[in-house]
Amino acid sequence: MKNLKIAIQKSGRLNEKSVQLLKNCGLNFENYKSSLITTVGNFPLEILFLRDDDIPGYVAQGIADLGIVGENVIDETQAQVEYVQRLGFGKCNLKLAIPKDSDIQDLKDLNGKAIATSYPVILQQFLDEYKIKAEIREISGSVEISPGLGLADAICDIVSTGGTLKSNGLKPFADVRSSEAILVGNKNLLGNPILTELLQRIQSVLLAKEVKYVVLNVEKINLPKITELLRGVKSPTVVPLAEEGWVAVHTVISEEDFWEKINRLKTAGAQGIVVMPVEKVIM
Ligand SMILES: Nc1ncnc2c1ncn2[C@@H]1O[C@H](COP(=O)(O)OP(=O)(O)OP(=O)(O)O)[C@@H](O)[C@H]1O
Ligand SMILES: O=P(O)(O)OC[C@H]1O[C@H](OP(=O)(O)OP(=O)(O)O)[C@H](O)[C@@H]1O
Ligand SMILES: [Mg+2]
Repeated sequence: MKNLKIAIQKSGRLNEKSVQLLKNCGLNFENYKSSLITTVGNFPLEILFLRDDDIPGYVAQGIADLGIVGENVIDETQAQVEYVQRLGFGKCNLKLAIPKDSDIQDLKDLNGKAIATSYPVILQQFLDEYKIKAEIREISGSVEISPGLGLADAICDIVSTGGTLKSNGLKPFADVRSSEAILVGNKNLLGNPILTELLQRIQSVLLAKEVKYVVLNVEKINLPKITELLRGVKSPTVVPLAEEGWVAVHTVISEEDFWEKINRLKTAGAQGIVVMPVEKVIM
């Protein structure tokens, strides 16, 4: 069967996590900065390293079969690609921001103003939705600098910690959209057995991030309280300890309510609790 091609970002915010995800899926490949294409040694896959802006188009045209890219870029390029899997990294928000001392108070105050952005398509859709007539000034980067230079009254750009806004004298003003990295695919690819195998591996890696492996010791008389707290987990493993009347319980706890669960287990008599990361969960 023909190798699949996956396009990932060459350098930038999504590069490292995309490479790590593929490596965690057990794929062996060289990752030299200078090579823009690499073949996976132990899986029928080639990896293309591209500018993120080009990834949705490559996938839509079938030049690449799959891609890892932010939702903001998918929307901006309006490429016709299928969402295969949300990946949980590259989380950020596209926001409107204004200078700290701006007199803009309401969305309608943007009428007649100039807004700098690298996302003119998404911004225009947003302005249309709120019936705002503003001038969009497209720039390809360092957008946060533009109000200070007198180029724009507001900006529309990606915000994560808010540090870049702050250090450029700006404040967030309105949310335009949230985004995370997505595995996208060409629409003719669905059902492809190589994709099915890759997706199973990706999901097992993503699922593993949501849980911790926990081993605890408990006196046998307290075991029913512990197993009651672990209801929902498929029957925890219980192993006798060398010390008479004690057992070790092995289980998996979700990251979401981890501390709450641990504290309740302690109250119920759990001791010597050991927590380990999980590499993969295969359902
Ligand atoms: N501060 C951030 N925190 C989290 N995710 C971010 C952040 N900034 C950007 N992203 C996400 O990562 C993607 C890539 O961001 P990056 O800044 O590397 O893009 P770029 O400069 O356009 O890169 P390229 O050189 O590939 O065109 C963005 O499209 C967005 O989805
Ligand atoms: O809210 P913050 O945590 O400060 O992050 C936001 C910044 O991150 C991104 O740029 P990046 O640092 O990736 O550089 P780039 O402009 O070269 O893409 C984005 O374009 C913002 O400028
Ligand atoms: Mg880009």
